[in-house]
Amino acid sequence: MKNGESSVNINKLVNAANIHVNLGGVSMEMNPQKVLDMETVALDDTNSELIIIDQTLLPGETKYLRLTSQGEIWTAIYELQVRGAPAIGIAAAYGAYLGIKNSAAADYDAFYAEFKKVKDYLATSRPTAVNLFWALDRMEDCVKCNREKSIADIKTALRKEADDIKAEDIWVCKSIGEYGLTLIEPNIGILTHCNAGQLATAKYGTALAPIYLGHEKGYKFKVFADETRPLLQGARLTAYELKSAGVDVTLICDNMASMVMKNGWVQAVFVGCDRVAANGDAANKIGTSGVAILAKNYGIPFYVCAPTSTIDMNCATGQDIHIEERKSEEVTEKWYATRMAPTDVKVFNPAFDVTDAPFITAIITEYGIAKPPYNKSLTEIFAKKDAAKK
Ligand SMILES: CSC[C@H]1O[C@H](OP(=O)(O)O)[C@H](O)[C@@H]1O
Repeated sequence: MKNGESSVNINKLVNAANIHVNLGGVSMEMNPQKVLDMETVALDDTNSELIIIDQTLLPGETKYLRLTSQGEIWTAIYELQVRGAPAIGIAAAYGAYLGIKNSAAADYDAFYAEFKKVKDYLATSRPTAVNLFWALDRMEDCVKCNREKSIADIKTALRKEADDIKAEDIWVCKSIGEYGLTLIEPNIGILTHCNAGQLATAKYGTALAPIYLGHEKGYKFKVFADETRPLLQGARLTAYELKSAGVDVTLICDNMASMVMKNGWVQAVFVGCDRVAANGDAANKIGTSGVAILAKNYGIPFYVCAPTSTIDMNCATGQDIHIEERKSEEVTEKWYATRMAPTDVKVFNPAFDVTDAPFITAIITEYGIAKPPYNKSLTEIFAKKDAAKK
């Protein structure tokens, strides 16, 4: 196999047109039908490479990266080459598998110790999205549950666990979409912030799932996508996803959200999340809490779309959520040929903020819709999940 060539069937990953696909030097012209048809994260056919779309280059270039080392996977998560709570969890699960699949450990204890090192390293990549830790814990549980098996069989079980995490995410997102549709009329105006779409998950997204499923039913939503400074996931990813799917999307600057709401163009807000506390406080991309306060002011329902894998019942309130702070260059010079701020200016660059529960109309999960008081309703959601798993 030549350098940069991979056994990955690129056509399986990308059903795209006019997209320059560069797979480690192997470039092809593809035809993008929809971003919805792309795979955000996939293990290649040889079980040795994690294939991701480098989301820092979208929408200008679709480049698939082949990640083999723990360092590459850690960096891909930290640099947001793969991002979005569910997608981060899936990438970490496959990363844990790839990190241990070549272990030469002679016994379980040595294997487990080696696994823990891989898990603990990947867990340092980003602090806020609970899916990273939830997925890694599931992989550790898989090792523990199979301790009586051979090392080879444990490795096989880990590969299957990562596949299951990815496959479940597809069902979870579709279920969130279906519940979300029960809350809205067709053909309404919807505002969203950041990207909680296909590119943040295995498929459909969370906040965009109701939009995609409604679009499939012929609904004519008018979506307003906040650009979402400083990393512009709304402009670069959400507007790109929805436009490629044929959804009516209008890109706005973050400071325009109040005006579109005041004009009566928005009847619902849907956002994703990275960690929801037991009382319903929800951490999501920076700027989300401001959108929620605006929505409350204009009497517009504000919905958080939350897989149960993103709800942390061990976190009592939003005060307990670790908010990631990122490098200042993302604010001062990330997207412009010339720096757009004085050198050495102080910068505060929190990646997320917490929307307090009173500003959240409902939390939409794959097991139903939680309404205030959230400590009670989220507990009921998990009871429903536990019952479904039996
Ligand atoms: C479906 S989770 C999407 C969630 O994750 C994003 O953060 P990041 O792009 O930094 O990983 C953002 O908060 C989205 O709402």
